[in-house]
Amino acid sequence: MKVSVSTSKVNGEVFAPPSKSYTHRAITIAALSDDCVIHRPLMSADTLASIRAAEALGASIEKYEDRIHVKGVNGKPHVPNNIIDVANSGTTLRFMTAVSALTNGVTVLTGDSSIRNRPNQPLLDVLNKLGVEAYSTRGNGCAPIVVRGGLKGAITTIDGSISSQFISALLIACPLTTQSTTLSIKGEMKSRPYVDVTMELIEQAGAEILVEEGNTIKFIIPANQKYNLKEYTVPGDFSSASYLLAAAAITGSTVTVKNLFPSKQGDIEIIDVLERMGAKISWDKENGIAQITGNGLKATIFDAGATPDLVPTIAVLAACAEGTTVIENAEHVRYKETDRLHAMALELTKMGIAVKEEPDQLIITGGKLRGAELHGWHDHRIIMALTIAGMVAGDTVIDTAEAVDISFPNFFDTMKELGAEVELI
Ligand SMILES: O=C(O)C1=C[C@@H](OP(=O)(O)O)[C@@H](O)[C@H](O)C1
Ligand SMILES: C=C(OP(=O)(O)O)C(=O)O
Repeated sequence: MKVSVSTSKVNGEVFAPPSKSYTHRAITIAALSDDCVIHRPLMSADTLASIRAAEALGASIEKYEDRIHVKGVNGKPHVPNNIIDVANSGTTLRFMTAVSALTNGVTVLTGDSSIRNRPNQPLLDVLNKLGVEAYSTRGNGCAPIVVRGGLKGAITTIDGSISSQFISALLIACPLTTQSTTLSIKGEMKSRPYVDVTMELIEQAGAEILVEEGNTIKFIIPANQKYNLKEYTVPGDFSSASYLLAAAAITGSTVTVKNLFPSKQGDIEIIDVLERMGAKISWDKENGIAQITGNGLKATIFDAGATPDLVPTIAVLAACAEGTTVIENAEHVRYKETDRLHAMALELTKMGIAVKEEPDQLIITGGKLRGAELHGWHDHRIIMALTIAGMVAGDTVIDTAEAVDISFPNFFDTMKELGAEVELI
């Protein structure tokens, strides 16, 4: 499916969709608990992959309009009857690889062609040190992955520079083993806020993990714990909201986004970045309402270490800003659904913008965006970011537009509701 975008402005009030990251964690931890109701979960292609995987590992899940009811396995996941297909969801692959290490049999996990090219070796290496036999069938660290359960605790180390999801996955599984675990992080820990989100849900479910900060971050995970998540309400998603707010910022419009309460999501940083770049933005934290008016943007320096998912949004803001923006510390952004540094560099170049791609940076000089035929790379964040760029450029067509289902299924309807001229063709 393609989306055609014409020059347009946005105006009005919309709700941010529920958080994808919180929803994945709520599903996974509820599946390891006894009985839990999750209110306002995100129902998207990626979170449905987590629901299917949780069911394959023994949970039973009933879906209602605004909630799901999870009857979990009480710490003892079952050996699946079939392979687990995580489709496009990296979070599901990493989390369920660790959860399947708690079974007493063999699990095979795989997914679509993007998932089968994303790295997992650091997670597999640690699982092997924790008594599990875990390997990639092709020996390249990518799915298909085979896991023979038997997770035990130990003192071990993991590289933090590729994906925080390896760490989150281990933090979720290790409290349920019979020996304690100490996990030290080697190198810079990228995407740290996502680990804080994981810790928040683990604590809400009644388990305990101690963190030692310092030159080396250490997680100390006591053994023989239980999860008991009973009820959980998913907050709004700041990564998804970033496209709505940025659309107003680059088109000189005013938009109000509701359901944006404070939480541990790193992508809350979008509020500060927009302000720094010159947008007029206010955030009423108590009522969860952000309001923005676009006002001419200026370049900035953006460190993507903690917030990789904001990179496509910031790249478009940079393309519309006066001056040269540097997006730095962003190598891990190459290991997503697609290599997002390369994808954004190529597509913005097609729109007439000067972009320099470095191994861990994008250097973008703002200019006049022109309409073009763009590739969406089957990547929800690339498509949403290019859609808002198209609203400035006009005459823009983006392919693989159906991929917005991954995290924001009603993205185009929401944009239309705000007055954006977008048509699916
Ligand atoms: O744990 C999570 O929910 C996520 C962690 C981040 O990935 P990395 O830790 O691989 O950077 C982020 O990019 C992804 O969209 C969601
Ligand atoms: C990278 C993402 O998700 P995942 O790693 O779960 O595929 C994302 O949503 O941008």
